Amino acid sequence: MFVGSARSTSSISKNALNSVWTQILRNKSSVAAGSLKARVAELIPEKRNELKEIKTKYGNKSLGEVTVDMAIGGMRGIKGLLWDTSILDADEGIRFRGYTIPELQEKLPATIEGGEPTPEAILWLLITGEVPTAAQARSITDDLSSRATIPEFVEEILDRCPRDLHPMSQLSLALNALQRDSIFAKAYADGINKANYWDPTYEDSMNVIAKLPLIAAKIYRNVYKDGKMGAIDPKADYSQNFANLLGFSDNQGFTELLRLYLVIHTDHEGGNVSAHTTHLVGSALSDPYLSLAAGLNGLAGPLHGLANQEVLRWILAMNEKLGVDHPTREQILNYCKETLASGRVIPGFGHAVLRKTDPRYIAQREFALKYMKDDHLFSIVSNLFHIVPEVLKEQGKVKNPYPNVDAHSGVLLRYYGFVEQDYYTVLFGVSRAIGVLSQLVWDRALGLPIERPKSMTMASIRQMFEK
Ligand SMILES: CC(=O)SCCNC(=O)CCNC(=O)[C@H](O)C(C)(C)COP(=O)(O)OP(=O)(O)OC[C@H]1O[C@@H](n2cnc3c(N)ncnc32)[C@H](O)[C@@H]1OP(=O)(O)O
Ligand SMILES: O=C([O-])CC(=O)C(=O)O
Repeated sequence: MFVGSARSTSSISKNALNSVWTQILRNKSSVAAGSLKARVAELIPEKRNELKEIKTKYGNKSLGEVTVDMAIGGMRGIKGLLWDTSILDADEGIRFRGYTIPELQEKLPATIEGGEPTPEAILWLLITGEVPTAAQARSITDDLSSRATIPEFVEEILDRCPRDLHPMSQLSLALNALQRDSIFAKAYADGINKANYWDPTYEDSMNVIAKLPLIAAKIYRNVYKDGKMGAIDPKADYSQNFANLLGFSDNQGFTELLRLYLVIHTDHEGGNVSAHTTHLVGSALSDPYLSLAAGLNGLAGPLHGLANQEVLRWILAMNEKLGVDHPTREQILNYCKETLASGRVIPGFGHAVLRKTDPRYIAQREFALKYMKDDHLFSIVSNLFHIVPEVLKEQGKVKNPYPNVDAHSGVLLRYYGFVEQDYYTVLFGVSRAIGVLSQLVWDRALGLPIERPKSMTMASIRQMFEK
C-alpha cells in the first residue's frame, strides 16, 4: 500500500485496465456534463474543421526560408511545428492561449483571495483555450486528487534507487514504469479507431498529471528525508497537496510560491527541447507516459531545465569562493568573467528565442519583492540582473544577454527552506507535464502525423550548391 495514496493503490490489474477502457468506450455518457473532458469532446469537431480549413486555404503557402545555417544551427527560426497551447514572442515572451503572465494572474481563479492562480486553472485554459470559472478549476482539483495513486511496484522501484541517482533520472524511471498502466497503449493494442485516440490520451495525461506530485514527493522524501510521506487530502488543491507530500504542509509561503512556479513553467511553445521531444515521441503513438519521460530527459539537460539547479549552485559557489554573503559589484563582475574564461556558460542567462528579459523571471522577481525583498541571495540575483548582461554583451556573440526563468527560481525556493537544488528540475518537470500533455491531447485529437523532418549530409549540402 503506497503511503501517499487517497485510496487503495494495489497495482491496476489487466482486468481492471480492460474494464476502465471498456467503460470509456461503451459509456461515453459517463463523461460528466460540464467537465473538462466533455468540453474537449465538444471542441474537437470545431478544431478539426479549423485545421482542415487552414490546410485547404494555406497548405501550399511558405512559412519562410530554410537556410543551411538553420539546418546546422539547431533549426533556430524554422517554423516547422504546430503548437496551440502557447506562443513565444522574442521581445514580449510567452502567451498561454493568448494571455500574458500578468493577465493570467488577473483572470485565472486562485485558491486564496488575491493569490497566485492554480495549476488546475491553467490546465483547463491550456486544454480548452478558455478561462475556467472557479467551479471548473475546482472540478480539476477533484478529478486530479481522485486519480492520485501509484502502484506499489513503482514505489518499490523508487525505494531501490540509490540516493545519488539524480532526481530527474528517478522521475524518468518512475514514469516509464507507470507506463504499464497506460490506457492508450492498451486501447491501441485492442485496435482502437484512430478517431478516438484523443480519449485514452486524455485519460493517461490526466492520470500522469495527478500522479506526478506523488512520484516527485516520493523521490524527494527518499533522497533527502526519511522516505515517509503524507496522504493526498481530497479537499486541498494540487499545490497544497504537493507541498504536503514534500513535507511543507505548514509553509504557506512555499505553497503559494509552488502555485506560481507550477503555473509559469507549464509551457513555452513547441520548439523547446522538452516540448518538442514529448511531441516527437508522441507522434510515433508512444503513449503519454513514454512521451513525457522522453521530454523530461531533455528537460534534465543543463542548457534547458537543469539550469535552474545550476544557477543556485553557481551563486553559492561564488559566495563560498569569496567567503562573503554580500559580494560587491566588482567581485560579481570578476566571477562572471572567470566563468566565461573557463569556457562555461553563465547559467540562467541567454535564450534560444527570447531577446529580452523573460517575463517568467519578472513574475518571480515581483514575488520576491513582495515576500522576501531583504533576502541576501535575492539581492545577489538583483545585482546579477544588471551585471551579467553587461559582461555577456562585451563578449559580442550572445544573442540574448538577459536573464531567463531559471535565473530566479532557485533563490525563491531556498528562501522557503527548499534547499536541495539538485531536485529543482523535478518541480519544473511536474509543471512542464501540464503544458506538453495538454498539447499531446490535441496532437491526437487533430490526427497529427508522425514527425519526420529531412536531414542532409555535408556532402549533400555541397552537392546542392556546388553543382
Ligand atoms: C527553461 C530554459 O531552458 S531557459 C534556458 C536555460 N539555460 C541556461 O540558462 C544556460 C545558459 N544559456 C545558454 O547556454 C544559452 O543562452 C542557451 C542554450 C539558452 C541558448 O543557446 P543559443 O540559442 O545557442 O544562444 P546564442 O545564439 O546566443 O549563442 C551564441 C553563443 O553565445 C554563447 N552563450 C549564450 N548564452 C550564454 C551564457 N549564458 N553564458 C555564456 N555564453 C553564452 C553560446 O554558448 C554560443 O557560444 P559559441 O558560439 O561559442 O557556441
Ligand atoms: O523555450 C525554450 O527554448 C526554453 C525555455 O525557456 C522553456 O522551455 O521554458
